[in-house]
Amino acid sequence: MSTTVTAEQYLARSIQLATANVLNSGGPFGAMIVTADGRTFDGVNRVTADNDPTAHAEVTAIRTACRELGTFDLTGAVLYTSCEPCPMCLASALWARVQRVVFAADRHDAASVGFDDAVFYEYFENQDRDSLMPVAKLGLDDPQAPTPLEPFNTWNTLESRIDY
Ligand SMILES: Nc1nc2[nH]cnc2c(=O)[nH]1
Repeated sequence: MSTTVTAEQYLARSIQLATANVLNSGGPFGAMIVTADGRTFDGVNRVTADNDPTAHAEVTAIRTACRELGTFDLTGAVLYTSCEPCPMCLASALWARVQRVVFAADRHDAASVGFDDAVFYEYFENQDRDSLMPVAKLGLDDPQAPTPLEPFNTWNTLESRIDY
């Protein structure tokens, strides 16, 4: 007889992963990818442990799922996470074509222990974002310089390209 694992149980496991990770030199975040056919892949935050600012729990879970499944496309999968995904993790889930995201604590809970998740959300909502990190489009005046469209044109004419 097969037993159905509920969303709440996946979320509870993500929280347990997060707590255990703190006791294993990681940040207080845990996540799981659950595929449409019920395969599960855990992820925990390893930012300081691995000197990798992108090693958030959600990204780690997405990377593990993609690597083990041999795909860059997680269509139909659900991302469960102990805390609301930051903008980077949300974008990673979008790129992975995750179907749905379910979280427990939120960005304000993360802020209460010093994490910048809420600040980075504001960055994308704020018209005056330059004070935190300026982002600029720069034209290349040198006539010898390659045109910025060159890579796209090359990509567009490549018959063997894999769209994603
Ligand atoms: N959701 C989430 N927020 C974070 N803020 C800093 N690290 C993390 C993480 O791994 N996950």
